[in-house]
Amino acid sequence: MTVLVTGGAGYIGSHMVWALKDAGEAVVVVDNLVTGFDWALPGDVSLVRGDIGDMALIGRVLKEYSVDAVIHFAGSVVVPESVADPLKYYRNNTCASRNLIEACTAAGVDKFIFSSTAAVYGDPKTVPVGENAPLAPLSPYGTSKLMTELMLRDTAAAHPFRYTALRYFNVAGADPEGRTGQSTAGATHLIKVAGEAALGKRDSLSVFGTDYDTPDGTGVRDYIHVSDLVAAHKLALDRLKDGGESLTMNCGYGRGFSVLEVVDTVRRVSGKDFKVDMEGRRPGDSPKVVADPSLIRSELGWKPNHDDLEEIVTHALAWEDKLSKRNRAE
Ligand SMILES: NC(=O)c1ccc[n+]([C@@H]2O[C@H](COP(=O)([O-])OP(=O)(O)OC[C@H]3O[C@@H](n4cnc5c(N)ncnc54)[C@H](O)[C@@H]3O)[C@@H](O)[C@H]2O)c1
Ligand SMILES: O=c1ccn([C@@H]2O[C@H](COP(=O)(O)OP(=O)(O)O[C@H]3O[C@H](CO)[C@@H](O)[C@H](O)[C@H]3O)[C@@H](O)[C@H]2O)c(=O)[nH]1
Repeated sequence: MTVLVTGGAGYIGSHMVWALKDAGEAVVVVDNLVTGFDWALPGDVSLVRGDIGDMALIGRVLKEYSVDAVIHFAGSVVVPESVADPLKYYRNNTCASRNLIEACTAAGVDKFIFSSTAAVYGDPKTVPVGENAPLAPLSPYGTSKLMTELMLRDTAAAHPFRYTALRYFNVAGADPEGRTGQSTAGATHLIKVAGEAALGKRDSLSVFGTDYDTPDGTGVRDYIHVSDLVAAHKLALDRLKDGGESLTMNCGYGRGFSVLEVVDTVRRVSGKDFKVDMEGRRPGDSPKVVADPSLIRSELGWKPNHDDLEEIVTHALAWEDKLSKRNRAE
């Protein structure tokens, strides 16, 4: 029995593939390599290059590889881009996921894990935010993911199909063994951008918004190490295999850092100063989002091993350095 990882050549997906291989699971990846890289995968993993919205292709892959469960990472991920180009997000996140889910029900694949997001909460009234908080995304990205959550809910009610939706908070860091990391070209994620600035790959970093109602006026996020996130998926997969019912859970640590705290940490860990420009707010951004992780801890017994901003930044910088050497060698 094989696990299909969609978007497995991307940042988070490639960490998942390495972790599944470490656990001895058979894996097949479907990725169109729009933002992912085939070299991020272990050499012995099958990569099918194609689109998750292509039902005929997915149907063939599910059958050919005897797929038993799907972990669905493929999608478009940049909040401000979704504000500028909403239909791209409804096509690539909502419509493509719809087709993938239908291909699964048609093939009788009944276990599905979905990459949802804290962006479904928008600007939560209470922080830390629990799963029952009102869902009010501030961006088409968040809405595109919420719509997929709703499709999963309705599909599970109508078909023999069980899912786990994990609402990730801000994923950062890299594989502690240095096998993969965030390699996204033109990335917009704060820790990635700050790492690039520290290594001189960009001239400066912009701080988007300094007048939020937060301790230092900049946006606050719950940064979670990618290895802890991937471990939660493995627990969720095992739970579904044991017959667990459908669940939607936050995946974050329960504490937040401001943009300026992240910038200070990157400067301290790297020992490098870089230019920081104070700018206006970025469209679609929430002031403060921090997880209440009680449910995932009790349901999955999830215990983070890397809840330390310095460690997250250390691993992100180590990968950034490796990436520079790789790009120079090419
Ligand atoms: N990075 C975060 O902080 C974060 C937070 C919450 C949720 N997520 C979700 O996690 C998932 C993975 O994000 P990531 O940061 O690894 O992004 P990423 O861009 O590195 O990975 C996405 C992967 O999906 C592939 N892909 C995109 N559209 C596809 C399609 N239609 N068919 C086949 N392959 C396709 C890309 O080539 C890439 O390899 C996304 O669904 C994202 O919304 C990420
Ligand atoms: O160059 C930058 C980049 C970001 N920020 C700020 O840093 C914070 C975090 O931004 P970013 O790293 O871009 O992440 P988010 O916009 O919070 O979104 C991420 O986290 C979400 C979950 O919370 C995921 O769903 C998204 O896919 C992922 O991009 C926000 O306050 C941004 O305004 C800056 O000030 N300067």
